[in-house]
Amino acid sequence: MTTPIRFELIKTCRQTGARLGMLHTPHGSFETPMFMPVGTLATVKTLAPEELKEMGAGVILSNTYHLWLRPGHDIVAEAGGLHAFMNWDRGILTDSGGFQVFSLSEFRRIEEEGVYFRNHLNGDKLFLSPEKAMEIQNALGADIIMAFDECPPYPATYEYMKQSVERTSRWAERCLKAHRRPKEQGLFGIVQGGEYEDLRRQSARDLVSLDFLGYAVGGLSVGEPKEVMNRVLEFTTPLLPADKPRYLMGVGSPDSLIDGAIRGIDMFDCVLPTRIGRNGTVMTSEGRVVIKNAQYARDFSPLDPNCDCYTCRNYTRAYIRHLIKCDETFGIRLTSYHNVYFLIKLMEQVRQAIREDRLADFREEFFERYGFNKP
Ligand SMILES: CNc1nc2cc3nc[nH]c(=O)c3cc2[nH]1
Ligand SMILES: [Zn+2]
Repeated sequence: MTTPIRFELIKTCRQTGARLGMLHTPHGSFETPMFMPVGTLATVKTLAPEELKEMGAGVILSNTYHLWLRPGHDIVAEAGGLHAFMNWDRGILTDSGGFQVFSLSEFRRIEEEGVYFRNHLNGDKLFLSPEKAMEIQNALGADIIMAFDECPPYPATYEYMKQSVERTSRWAERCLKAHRRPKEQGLFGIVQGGEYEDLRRQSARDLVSLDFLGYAVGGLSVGEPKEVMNRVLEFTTPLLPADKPRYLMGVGSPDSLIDGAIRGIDMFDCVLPTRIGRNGTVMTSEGRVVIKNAQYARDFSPLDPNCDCYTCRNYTRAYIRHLIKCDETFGIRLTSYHNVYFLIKLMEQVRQAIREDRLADFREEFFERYGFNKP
């Protein structure tokens, strides 16, 4: 059967084991490791598709739960699917909704058949299941869709995690059965198990036996310390097939992207760049800059002296600080543009370091300059 998603392993970094790959999708082929900007409601907030393209964005995310509520997956389907609806002709990945249910809705009840919860906008009773999550994602038409899973809170007891992993594996099988467009949309499984190595092994074994087109490491970036995330990755990614893409959900900050790539991750997504951009915080090659700080009032240098993005080539810290202080929309466009550009370019540097077998050296240099090594 023709598969809509194919991962091509190009080379492995001799210094770290990180992978350089190519992700082939129905909407183009994109190098990995890659950062995927998040466009929850079918827009990467404040940025136009042309701007995302000029930065080099390949795959962007949208959220099943949010689009189900607004405008409704039926309207997106009538528009011809997400690509047509949002005028984006490269790759799209949709999350399955489980995480949003757990992170947005207090009242929820998890049963074998699915999750009962409240609409976070109006309190209406809602129900999501593996079958419903597949129906919505098949209607939205993303190139990569995610199995419906439970992302347990951190920390969770071993007992809770074990029964959650077993139910997520049963739900994964139901997703495979309910998937109506396997030739056009690649379905990825999501490995759970928290920080428990034997449960991660059990989850990976269950999902790999179901032969998904790609595998996500879920249940992370939920408040656990970075050391826990790194340890979980160290014993989880080797359990996943080397010829399939590995996706670390909800990550992340520059250090986590580099450390995740070193541990064998190919795909990342995070709201960080646009979320912190909206409150005037930017990531630069010399660490974070909170542009509202008075020290930038007369600083006529660019946000990042080592960045060649549209924002850094044309505007100063003083001007952007002024816009953010005055709540001028153009201000958050400039900070969001730079932050997304920064992470996309960071992954370009990571890929180049893998080509040159020096990702550990690059990590050292980047951490030093960004200030991650400061005690
Ligand atoms: C921002 N952190 C974060 N975003 C996530 C999304 C997820 N979706 C499905 N399943 C997950 O386990 C999962 C974990 C996540 N962590
Ligand atoms: Zn810039």
